[in-house]
Amino acid sequence: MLLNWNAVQNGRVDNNLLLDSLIEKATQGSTKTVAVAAAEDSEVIKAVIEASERNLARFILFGDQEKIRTLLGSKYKDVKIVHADSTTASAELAVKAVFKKEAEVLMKGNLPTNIILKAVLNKDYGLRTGNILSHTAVFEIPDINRLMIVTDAAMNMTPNLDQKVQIVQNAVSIAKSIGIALPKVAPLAAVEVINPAMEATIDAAALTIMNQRGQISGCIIDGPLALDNAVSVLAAEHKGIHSEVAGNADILLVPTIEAGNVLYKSLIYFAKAKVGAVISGAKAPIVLTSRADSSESKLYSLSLALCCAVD
Ligand SMILES: CCCC(=O)SCCNC(=O)CCNC(=O)[C@H](O)C(C)(C)COP(=O)(O)OP(=O)(O)OC[C@H]1O[C@@H](n2cnc3c(N)ncnc32)[C@H](O)[C@@H]1OP(=O)(O)O
Repeated sequence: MLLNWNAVQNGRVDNNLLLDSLIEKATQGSTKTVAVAAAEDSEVIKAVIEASERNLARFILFGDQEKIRTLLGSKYKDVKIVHADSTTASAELAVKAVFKKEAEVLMKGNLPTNIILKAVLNKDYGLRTGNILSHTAVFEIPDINRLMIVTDAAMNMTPNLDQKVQIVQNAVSIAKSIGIALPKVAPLAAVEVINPAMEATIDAAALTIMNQRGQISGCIIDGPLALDNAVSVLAAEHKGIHSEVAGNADILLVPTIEAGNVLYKSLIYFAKAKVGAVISGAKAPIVLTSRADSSESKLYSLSLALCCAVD
């Protein structure tokens, strides 16, 4: 069952089908082409087939032609495949296809994240814009009545304050594109008070003031917050923290890639969350999930990227 997109008000619906609404929204724009790097993977091909059957997008699949053909089966012999001898070559070719505007979305298949990102950052044919590129993951978590966004779990390793500002701005645009009009942002740390020995707390406080003084707009930021008081009103009240964000955060800004990656995978493996994730800030959205993520997550990520791609 698909949720009516118009029923998603401010991203706060008590419904476990929220990521499904992204699929519906993605079908509403013009049909776009997706370049998939290293498509030779069963979960990637399942997502491609599901997306094709729902008329979500067209695909150009880069990688090992024989393996891709076998995974696709005879029913999908019209899908365009471009052979590449290695994962690095398939990343380069897929990025070049987006650079040349033969595709509007890039998708990571069965290859390490750093290989595709290095091609994306290539000075000659890459997809740089001059802004920071960052990873934004949208989670549907059982028993949580809203979508939760985590950034950056996959690209920026130890972002400085300036980079965190752009990571927040990228996540805020994604939040808006999925219907969260004024996202609440919690810069996470291990504590809720400023400790000069913990850089995450200083950056969080700076981001909060920058937001209050209009240097970062389109969202409400309050931090530092620890994870419990960012997402639980009870935990926030227990510690005497009162703010619009405490307990109600939509966007969790993590201090490092390790914190983000562990949170991302904990939500999936321990909390049985569903995820859709993209890299934004580039010339085109990039579908970027873990290679071990399910075809369902890849389909949600694809839908999220299609929602963000320019018509
Ligand atoms: C969550 C599910 C999926 C996963 O589990 S993913 C697994 C974890 N992720 C990863 O392993 C990837 C982590 N990141 C990286 O490996 C690297 O940062 C990355 C993205 C490959 C870049 O590496 P390098 O090419 O060595 O980077 P570098 O620092 O030497 O910079 C080269 C040029 O690129 C630029 N750059 C790097 N990161 C950027 C960014 N985020 N946005 C915009 N520009 C960026 C950098 O400024 C530099 O530019 P220039 O050449 O000086 O003009």
